[in-house]
Amino acid sequence: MSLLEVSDLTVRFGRSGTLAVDSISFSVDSEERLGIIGQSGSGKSVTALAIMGLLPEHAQVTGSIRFNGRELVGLPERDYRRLRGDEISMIFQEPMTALDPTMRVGRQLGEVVALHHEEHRGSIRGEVLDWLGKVGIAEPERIADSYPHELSGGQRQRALIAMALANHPELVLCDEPTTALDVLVQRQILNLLADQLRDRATVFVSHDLAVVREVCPRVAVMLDGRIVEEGDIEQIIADPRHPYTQGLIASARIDRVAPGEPLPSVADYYREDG
Ligand SMILES: Nc1ncnc2c1ncn2[C@@H]1O[C@H](COP(=O)(O)OP(=O)(O)OP(=O)(O)O)[C@@H](O)[C@H]1O
Repeated sequence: MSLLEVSDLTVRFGRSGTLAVDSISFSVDSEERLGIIGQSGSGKSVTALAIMGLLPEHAQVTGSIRFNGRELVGLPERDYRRLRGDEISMIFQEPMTALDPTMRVGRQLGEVVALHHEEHRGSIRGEVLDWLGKVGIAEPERIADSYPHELSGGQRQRALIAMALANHPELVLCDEPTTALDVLVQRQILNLLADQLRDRATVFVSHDLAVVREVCPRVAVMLDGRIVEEGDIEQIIADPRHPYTQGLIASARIDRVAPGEPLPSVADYYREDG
C-alpha cells in the first residue's frame, strides 16, 4: 500500500458541474517525490487542494484519496484539521497570502509547532529559531521578530517552508512554490526544497518541467483535468509519448541538458543578470 493513493478522483464545480479534474489516479510512496505538470487550468492546484481538503463547498469531489489507508474524500473538517500541518502540509505559491500579516513570523511558526505538539511549549522560541536556521535564514532572531511585510519574498517563502515542515509531516504538497519569486531566489528556494524534501513524500505542482525536474524523479503530466502521461522524469524527457508532453519539452529545451547541469531557463537568466 502506498502512502497516498488517488483513484478516479474527479472534481466538478458549481451547479453546471464544470469538470476541473477528470478521473485521475496516481500514488505516492513514503519518501517518494511526484511532480505534476501542466498548463494553467489543467487541474493541478485543484488536485492538491482536494488532497488537502481545502476545496470550496461548491466543489463536488468523487473517487478516492487514501492517505495511510484512510479515506480522505468525505472526511469531516474536524478530522482534516488534525491531519493538516501535522501529517500533510502544503507550501503555496504566494507566501504573503499564506502568512498572517498582523503576526510576527516567529509567533506564527511557534503556533504551528505548539498546535500539534504541546510538549514543545516550553522551548518554542528555540524550536522556531532552529527551524528558521534550517531553512537558510541568516538572522533567525531578527526575522522571528519581524512581520511578514518586513521580509523579502524569498525570506517569506523560507518561513513558510519552515512552517510546512516543522511538524515533520509525512506528505508535503507544493503548489508552484517558486513561481512568484525572481529567478535567483527561485534557484535558492529550489535548492532548499530539493534538500529538505529529499526523504519526504511530496506532490510538487508546477507548470515548469525544469523546476519539477530539480525536485522530483517521477512526473505526471496533466492536460484538461486528465493525466496524459506519467513516469520517470528523465525517461519522459528523453522519449515523451503524448503530443502535449512533446510540445512542453520542445518549448523548454530541457532535453538538451544533462541531469544535474544548470537548466537552460535558469542559466539564461544568470547570463542576462551578468
Ligand atoms: N473555486 C473554484 N470554483 C470554480 N472553478 C474553479 C475553482 N478553482 C478552480 N476552478 C477551475 O478548475 C480548473 C482547474 O484549475 P486549477 O487551478 O487546478 O488549474 P491549474 O492547473 O492549477 O492552473 P494554475 O497553474 O493556473 O493554477 C480551471 O478551469 C479553474 O477555472
